[in-house]
Amino acid sequence: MAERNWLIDSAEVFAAGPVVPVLVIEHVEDAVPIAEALMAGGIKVLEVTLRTAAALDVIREIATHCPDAIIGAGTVTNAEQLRQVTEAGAKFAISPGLTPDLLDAGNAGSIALIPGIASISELMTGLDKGYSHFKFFPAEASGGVQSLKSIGGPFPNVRFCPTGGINPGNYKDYLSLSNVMCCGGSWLCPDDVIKGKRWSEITELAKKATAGS
Ligand SMILES: O=C(O)C(=O)C[C@H](O)[C@H](O)COP(=O)(O)O
Repeated sequence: MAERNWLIDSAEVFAAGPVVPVLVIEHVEDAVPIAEALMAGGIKVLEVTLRTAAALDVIREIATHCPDAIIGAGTVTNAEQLRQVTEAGAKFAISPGLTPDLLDAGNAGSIALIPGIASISELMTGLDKGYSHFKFFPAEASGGVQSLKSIGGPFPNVRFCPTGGINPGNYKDYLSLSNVMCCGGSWLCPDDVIKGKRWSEITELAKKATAGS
């Protein structure tokens, strides 16, 4: 397999967790205040999903103004999106799933790609393409902690960032697994808090999560 030329490795992104806010940001002017509020609470890794029209500009804003943040792009589902988020300044890309095309683009690209899996066969497809760090999505709906424990049997060297249904009540159970390095979720930055621009509340949520982990 050809050597990768990634800015930072996926292992480094995972190690900078252990909690990763999954962000849905509609307005570009909210980008830096949200990133700063999260970082004030001890968060280093941010995942800005490509679910809004503003997402690429949001990534660009945070990459420019928050040099200490490890800014990543979420919901990256194809090679073209990987190219766009790289151009916008994302330091890694994370996907809810994987396709052979996306995996190839990740291997040829300049930022780390973290593909998503919810089954053993998807995991094996990713392993065949040289990947070792995956998102596990949708975590709770796919068997949660029990599934990850079982996957750790045949695949002890694979590392996961579970997301989907993770909250203050269960994230520590995930983090206690030997194959989980970090976990992600929208609980760290809820929609209504963003709408109300209640930035200090975001810092409090982040502090709670980083202190408890
Ligand atoms: O958009 C993406 O790229 C995703 O892969 C999905 C997110 O990681 C989950 O939707 C977060 O789940 P909740 O914390 O339950 O809201």
